[in-house]
Amino acid sequence: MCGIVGLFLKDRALEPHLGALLSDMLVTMTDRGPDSAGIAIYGAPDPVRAKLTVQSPHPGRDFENLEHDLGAAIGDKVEVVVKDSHAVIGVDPEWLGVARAVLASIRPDVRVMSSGETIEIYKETGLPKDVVGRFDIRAMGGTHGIGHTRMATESAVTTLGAHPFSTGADQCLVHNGSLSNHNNLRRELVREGMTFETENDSEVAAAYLTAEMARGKNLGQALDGAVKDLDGFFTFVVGTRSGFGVLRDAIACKPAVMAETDQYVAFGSEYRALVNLPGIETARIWEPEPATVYFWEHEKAA
Ligand SMILES: NC(=O)CC[C@H](N)C(=O)O
Repeated sequence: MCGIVGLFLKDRALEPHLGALLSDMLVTMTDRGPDSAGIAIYGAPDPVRAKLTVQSPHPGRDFENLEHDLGAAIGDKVEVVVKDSHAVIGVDPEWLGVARAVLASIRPDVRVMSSGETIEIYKETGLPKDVVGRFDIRAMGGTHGIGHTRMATESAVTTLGAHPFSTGADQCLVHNGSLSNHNNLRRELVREGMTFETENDSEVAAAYLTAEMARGKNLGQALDGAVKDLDGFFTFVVGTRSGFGVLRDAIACKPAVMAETDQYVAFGSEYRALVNLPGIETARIWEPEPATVYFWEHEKAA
């Protein structure tokens, strides 16, 4: 099992409601995966701030004075907004890489959930209702977002093993299924310089797409490659700064349903995730075809 939801907004009037809509969709999928839950939200880009979303098992200790300590270490202003076990660190885009390296040395227990201009990822063990509540996801606005509730198959039930996985700036992937060639692929990607946080198969799929996009492919082209290079079962929903993609393997035994209106494109593992979306009664509803790439992009941010 595992439950996936995704929402890509076309109508800006819905943007303030993204977090609430996605939260409700994800909670509907709770019985598909009780182990952990997570949500990626793509917000409005801020031209002067990039952000790292980080997690700590000891948030009180690690986040206290973090703004001061990190700012002093990199010699530039940083902003830290703490949300329960996560914190969003705002930093000048030029200092993002340095801030990440410094963070690893001054707060070794802190883990990076995502980095980029627009993405924030919140994920923890536990049920969707508790995870969306802890991080106040319902109050968040944004342009698109992806959620996942996990029933673990390939790696431990931990915060880092929760989906979405993010292996590149403003990129994320969620997965329902299990890959059969992830160990070989991981070794190849490590040889190319990628690093991994977990033994999870889905993290390998995320890193594969990151590596393909680093070679110059767009998300749609990278997903085309995944059909050929990834073995096993998968329904993937993936996000980039401006894009939203869906891909199922050639057998497509993991469920998926999509809906599109003038206002949004929505994904659910099951139709019940979509029933409360505005205008769903008149939406175009379909089951994504096996081995077929579906891909949308916000022109304004392309
Ligand atoms: N049940 C699933 O679809 C699991 C997804 C993935 N293989 C994981 O272990 O996280």
